[in-house]
Parts: sequence; C-alpha cells; structure tokens
Amino acid sequence: MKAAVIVFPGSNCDRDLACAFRNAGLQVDMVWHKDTALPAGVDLVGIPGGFSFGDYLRCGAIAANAPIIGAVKAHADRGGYVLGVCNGFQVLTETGLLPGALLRNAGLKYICRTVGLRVEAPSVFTEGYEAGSEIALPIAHHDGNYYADTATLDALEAEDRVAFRYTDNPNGSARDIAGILSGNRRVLGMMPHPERASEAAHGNQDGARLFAHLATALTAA
Ligand SMILES: NC(=O)CC[C@H](N)C(=O)O
Repeated sequence: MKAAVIVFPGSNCDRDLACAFRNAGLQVDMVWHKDTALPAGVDLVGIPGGFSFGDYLRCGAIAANAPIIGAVKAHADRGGYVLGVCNGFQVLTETGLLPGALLRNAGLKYICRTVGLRVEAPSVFTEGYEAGSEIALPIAHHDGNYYADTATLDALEAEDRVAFRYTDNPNGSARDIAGILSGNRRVLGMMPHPERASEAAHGNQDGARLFAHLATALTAA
C-alpha cells in the first residue's frame, strides 16, 4: 500500500510521519508542494505537522492554496484516505476538506506536552483502539483551539465524526475536540501527534496502533 507525504516549506514533521507510515509497512513517497499530481497508486495522503509558510496569514492558509492541493482534493473526492496532523489538520480545514477552524489557543501560549485523549468515532484511523479507550499523545501548537459553529458541532457529533476528544482540554477547543473525520470517514484531521509516540525510543507508543491498524486496513481494502 502506498502513501504520499506532502512537504511544504516549514513542514517539520514530514520525515517523522513518513517513518511512522514506513514502520507500519506502507511504501512512502515524499511529494513537494509545487507538484501538481500525486504519484500513481497512492492510497493515503499524509499532511504533516509544522509551520508551513511560517504560519503567515493563518496557520495552513497558504499551504491550502499550494499547487498540490488540487490533487489532494481530487484524491479525497475519489474516496482516498487523508491524514492531517497538527499543521496538517489546519491545512485540511483551510482547504474545506474538513469543517471548522483552528484558532489561537485559549491561553494564547504555545503548548508542548503530552495530553490525554478519548478515542471515539469509528474509522480506519481509530479502530486500532477500543472505542472509548483513553490514550496519551503529545501536542505542540499555538493554534489548536478547534472552532466551528453550533450547527456544525452538532452535526459532527450526530454523525459520530469526533475521532478524538481531550480528557483535559488544553487549548479551549469546542466540545474538547482534538480530531475530526470527514463525512465519508476517510479524512482525519487531528492536533495531537501520533507519529511522535510510535517507537520505543519515543517513550510512548500510543500512536503506533493508529498507523498499524491503518496499514492493515488499507492492505485489506
Ligand atoms: N506542530 C505543529 O504542526 C504546529 C502547528 C501550528 N503551526 C501551530 O503552532 O499551531
């Protein structure tokens, strides 16, 4: 199974995400943001964390208009899988592939620490965990405060599209939301970093099951 990791100027988690995909058994191509097509046969697109374009304008806003984004949208429209982590989640909301926006953290400070999460909605990204189980993953962001209007939040919950919720909300996110799914459950955006908690050397491997299950599910598909 094949994955592509998109690289923007300012991405800093692109190699980490590629390592997590490779360790789970996926073949990975790195794709520069100026490309206009994904490599043939890509099943999964990873949009990594970092500070694309220096977080200028709004986090993810410039990246969301990069040349490669047309191909990422076409991939998602075809039912392809997309995982956006942290800045990747910000890019996905800016493209409109996921609803809502990531605002400045409620405390106006950059937060870099491990947080507790509850795993909720079913998807290829979450089913490696028992539904309702609690895991711990690192966050590292200044704009992680998830916002959407009440109707959108109600719809996300009614459609069971909240993938991860903070157990102790660190950033003011509406309804403790840490990660959400698209309507077809194949696009996931999440602020916590599973790729930073997926090897023994990380001291926490709670993220590894996300990648392992994802790779298994894609191989079986
Ligand atoms: N780790 C990251 O991806 C950082 C995301 C983003 N640039 C922020 O600080 O909010």
